[in-house]
Amino acid sequence: MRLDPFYLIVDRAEWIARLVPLGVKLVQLRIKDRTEAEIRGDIRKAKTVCCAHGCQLIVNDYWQLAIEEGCDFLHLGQEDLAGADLRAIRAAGLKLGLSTHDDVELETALAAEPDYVALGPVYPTILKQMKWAPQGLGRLSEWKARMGNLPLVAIGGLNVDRIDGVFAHGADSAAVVTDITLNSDPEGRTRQWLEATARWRR
Ligand SMILES: Cc1ncc(COP(=O)(O)OP(=O)(O)O)c(N)n1
Ligand SMILES: Cc1nc(C(=O)O)sc1CCOP(=O)(O)O
Ligand SMILES: [Mg+2]
Repeated sequence: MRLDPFYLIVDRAEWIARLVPLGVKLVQLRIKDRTEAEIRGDIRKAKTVCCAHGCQLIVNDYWQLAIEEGCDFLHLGQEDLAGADLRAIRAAGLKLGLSTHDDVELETALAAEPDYVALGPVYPTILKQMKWAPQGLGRLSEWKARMGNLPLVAIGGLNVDRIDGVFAHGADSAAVVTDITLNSDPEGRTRQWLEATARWRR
């Protein structure tokens, strides 16, 4: 399986309606602190937009809703994974991406036979508090060597200037939140990301 090199992560279906039509091909809906009904509604809206634009939608955390709403790709962290029914997820045909932050988490992730592994935070992030120090680029190369052909997603503190570095160190896709959502021109920044990742979109 091949992932698009530009992996956008947003917290509302509205972002997906704004940015996916610009040419984004891989997007995660990562919603925190909303009701189940609201999240379900956002998943439905996101699915419709992604379907219309040939964009892969990945649902974060809410594996039961992803199954119920007929989604096809899910992202789980290690704690999410511990509480999830992997057999039900696979039986529903969902592909699965997993977070990792250290050696033990990588072993756990690989044992679950995911469709990609994410490593973070590569750089300091302002999105959320993290208990891990920034991994640095060398850690991406280490992960890639241990993962074989499995796609590797880099996440945490990425911006347009850091894209080439993560790909040169083995990442297959670069995930980003605040460099786009907190930018004064999110559409313009999205276009920059699309352009900067074009050479890695082989
Ligand atoms: C691509 C990608 N990588 C890592 C994460 C983080 O997942 P998790 O550790 O479960 O933390 P939350 O995002 O749920 O706060 C991710 N969402 N996407
Ligand atoms: C959601 C998330 N997970 C991470 C991990 O390391 O698992 S880093 C991160 C935040 C990514 O946001 P930004 O691009 O704004 O730094
Ligand atoms: Mg999670």
